[in-house]
Amino acid sequence: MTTRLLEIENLNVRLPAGKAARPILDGVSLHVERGEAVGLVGESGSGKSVTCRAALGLLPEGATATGALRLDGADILTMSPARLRELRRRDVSMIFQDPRASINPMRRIGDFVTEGMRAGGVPQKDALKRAEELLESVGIRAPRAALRRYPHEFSGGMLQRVMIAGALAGGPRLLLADEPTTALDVTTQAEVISILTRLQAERDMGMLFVTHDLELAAAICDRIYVMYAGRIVEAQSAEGLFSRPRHPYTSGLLAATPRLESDEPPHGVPGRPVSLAESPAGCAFAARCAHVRPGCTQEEPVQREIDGAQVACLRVEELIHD
Ligand SMILES: Nc1ncnc2c1ncn2[C@@H]1O[C@H](COP(=O)(O)OP(=O)(O)OP(=O)(O)O)[C@@H](O)[C@H]1O
Repeated sequence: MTTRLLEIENLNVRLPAGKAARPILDGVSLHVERGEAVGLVGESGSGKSVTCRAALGLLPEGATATGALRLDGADILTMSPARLRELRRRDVSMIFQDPRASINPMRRIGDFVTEGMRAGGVPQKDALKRAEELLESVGIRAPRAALRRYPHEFSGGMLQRVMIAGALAGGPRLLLADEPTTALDVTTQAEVISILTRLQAERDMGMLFVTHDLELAAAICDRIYVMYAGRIVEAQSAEGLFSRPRHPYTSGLLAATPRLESDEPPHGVPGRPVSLAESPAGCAFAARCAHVRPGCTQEEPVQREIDGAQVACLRVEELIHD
């Protein structure tokens, strides 16, 4: 049996302490194979970041988790702190939305990119040489001089390239990208996406790409998971999801995406997203769903397979024939 690169199985996360006690994730299962780009899509607060960070062994403060989170078969939730540090240095890397918030402004770029390599025992000279190559691979001009520069000397887009170089330094097998282009302007966004997808393919890395933009996810990912209120509501191939969305929430997200070729304004998903803690009995999406029936507010939908898609909607079979 071959083991999966990343496998999350029935992950439940809750904040147990005092007034803040509440569930955040409920039964999240997903996987990423070697060399595969997988999207995790949903509105704000649906639990995308918490899921993604859990794959690095990072949970919100005080949170407890049940279920399993395995990288190449090794369970991240029960790993020793030393093994977890090694995992973050070598096997799994993460890039975040705002590069300026996740880099120390007082340290030179070279120190940032070489940090993990030096911690892993690579001599300074070799680490700097490698850092120069990494900066070159993300399209930073004059990479040797760039090593001596400080973060404020770079634009947001260039700094995000530096973050990607830093994330690749340990030669990770899995890259976690949490809205890596949301803070950038459209042109820069496209450049950063093309660098990311090129390097992901060249290095045969698995990538979990978190975004609220379903169209972007469909353009760069092989498969997509859609999250709503701390649960996965639909999972299928990017192509299938885009042409045959099965869950009413996914259809709503697609309709919400502005289209260049259309003069019509996007409809959006009506109503406000709820968090898992606020979600009522039955289907968490029921209050916003155009296809809601009385049963939807009583019975919680479980995931079922429909034409190669996993869908958590009680009415999915009927809706296909509507
Ligand atoms: N460190 C934390 N402490 C307490 N609650 C948290 C923490 N991080 C996330 N949460 C809660 O968990 C839920 C899911 O948050 P998460 O950040 O994963 O959503 P998201 O889908 O990534 O949204 P966004 O697109 O806004 O980042 C939210 O209700 C949020 O308030």
